[in-house]
Amino acid sequence: MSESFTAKQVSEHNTVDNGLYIIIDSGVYALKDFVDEHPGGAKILKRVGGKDASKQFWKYHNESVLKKYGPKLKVGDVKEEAKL
Ligand code: HEM
Repeated sequence: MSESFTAKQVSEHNTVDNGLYIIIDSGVYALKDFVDEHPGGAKILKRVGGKDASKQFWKYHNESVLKKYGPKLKVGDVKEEAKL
């Protein structure tokens, strides 16, 4: 599934109840069902809900994490003109 989102639309999914979307690079990931299994903890993910977390993501993970979990968690991309 690949939908197009504006950054504003992503920002509206900022809690577990509404999907907990985060942006990594230009991809949009829905972490609602992943928060409780995140090895780095749920709290840190909830803190970046609705936001661009690329900087934080690349600080703690490498490409292999995105390769493994991306297909399961990715729901779309941020529209070009909406990039922050
Ligand atoms: C698609 C989103 C994410 C996925 C699939 C994911 C997955 C993982 C995985 C598999 C690990 C275990 C360590 C490893 O295998 O490298 C981990 C650890 C961690 N993650 Fe994430 N993560 C995501 C987003 C984030 C974000 C946005 C943050 C910060 C805001 C974060 C912070 C951390 C931290 C602090 C650790 C622990 C690192 C350590 O113990 O050295 N993660 N994550």
